[in-house]
Amino acid sequence: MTGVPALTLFEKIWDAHLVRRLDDGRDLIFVDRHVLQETTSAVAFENLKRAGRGVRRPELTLATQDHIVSTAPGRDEATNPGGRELLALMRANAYRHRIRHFGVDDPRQGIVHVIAPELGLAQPGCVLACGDSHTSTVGGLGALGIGVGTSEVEHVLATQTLALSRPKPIRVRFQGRIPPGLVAKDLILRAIGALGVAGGRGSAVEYAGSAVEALPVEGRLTLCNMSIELGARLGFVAPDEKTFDYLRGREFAPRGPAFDAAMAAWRSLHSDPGAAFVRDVAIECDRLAPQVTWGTTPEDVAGVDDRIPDPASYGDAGRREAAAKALRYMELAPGVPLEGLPIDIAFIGSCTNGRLSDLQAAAAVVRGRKVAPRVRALVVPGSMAVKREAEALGLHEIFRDAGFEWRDAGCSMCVSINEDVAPPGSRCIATSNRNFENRQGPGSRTHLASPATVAAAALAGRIVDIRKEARA
Ligand SMILES: CC(C)[C@H](C(=O)O)[C@@H](O)C(=O)O
Ligand code: SF4
Repeated sequence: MTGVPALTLFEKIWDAHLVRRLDDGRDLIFVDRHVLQETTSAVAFENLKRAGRGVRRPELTLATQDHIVSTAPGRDEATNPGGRELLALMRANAYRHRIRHFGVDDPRQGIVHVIAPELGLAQPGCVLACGDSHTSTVGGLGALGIGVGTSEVEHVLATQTLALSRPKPIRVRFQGRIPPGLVAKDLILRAIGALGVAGGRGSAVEYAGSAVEALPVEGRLTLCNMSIELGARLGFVAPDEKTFDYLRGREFAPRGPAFDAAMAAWRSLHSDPGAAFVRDVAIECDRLAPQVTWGTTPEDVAGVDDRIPDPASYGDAGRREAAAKALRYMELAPGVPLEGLPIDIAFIGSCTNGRLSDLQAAAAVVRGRKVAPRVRALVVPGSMAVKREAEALGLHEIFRDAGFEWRDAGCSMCVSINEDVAPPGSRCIATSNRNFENRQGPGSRTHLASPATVAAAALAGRIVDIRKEARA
């Protein structure tokens, strides 16, 4: 024994950012990068102004507009009248504090969690903060992405640090091989179903195992995105050659010899053999079916070939009641197969599944076919860069020819605080990450699934098993 402690990846990164331990038990950690979106930054800037403080490190800060922006092709800040004020405020605040601002008029605009990796702002071993829960997404590159609230945004703006309770390291290992047609979204939905939406509470989740190693970087971003739906604070994957290849040449990534030096350091970013996790869970992937949610939390999930569960089958009284309430809201009956459920809307996009590989997976299903009559189907690229790359590959034509709307980048119908709203009573199958009551519009009903499953449902007008489609 050498006496050198075996550390988890989480401990390595966290400790490297520790400024000091505070008297209240929290850790003060340095933030390498801070990204802003319009809905959570306005009040933070206002408070900063009132306190007479400035932004400590504007050069480490980047702002974009994503939540409330219109996604109508060719939109500007005024296209969604409801967003006008907030968008103008974001722009003005960024200008005043000399913060880079990628607004709707900038080719680099997009959902904050899509552009942070895409621009190379998020890098292995860095701490990236954002006033948005799904900041964990960037964990797919081996970064610690920390989602914070408005008062913490203010704290980061003023000090470039965060005071946080130290999360507990846990590990989720996806073992075996991912069946054909299935993707990271199916894996993470399965994990949430197995562990529950509180399964990761207070923790930092490292995703590992053969199936994660096999995932492309964009799939790892999807996996880490939904750490929040596991109840975790953070989720990440140890960086590897795929990560380095992904980052090379990106706008904010190191260049030339600096990249090689960074890569040499990044290679040490993994959990040491024998490192202790508070919890270590294995999920078998070999026989996984495409996953679709049936209820109003992401843990209400099943294989597409399953039936809607009977609330009475749950041992726990709280769970029984919640499932019964969810079925009432979703207007679904126990025992009904998920496959075959008619849908009204198909939404492809969001920070979970709005990247190029997601659109490619959907387009592969859609090519040469038509959206079912009466179904509204929309594709909303996660960023304008994704939109341009997809267009260079001709994906927009595949979608448009089939009857999909091909929109500009933004959060869109994931959260429906712009004009993209699902009507009351409508049933929407979506590639996003949240299926709460009213999430996509008052009275709307959401089924979460992978891009291929959503695309196939748009064509069939009902939920289908993509494995059968492939054989047909
Ligand atoms: C608007 C924002 C605060 C919110 C979040 O942080 O999650 C949004 O992104 C969401 O997904 O509901
Ligand atoms: S796409 Fe959805 S989950 Fe992601 S940041 Fe936007 S609103 Fe939140």
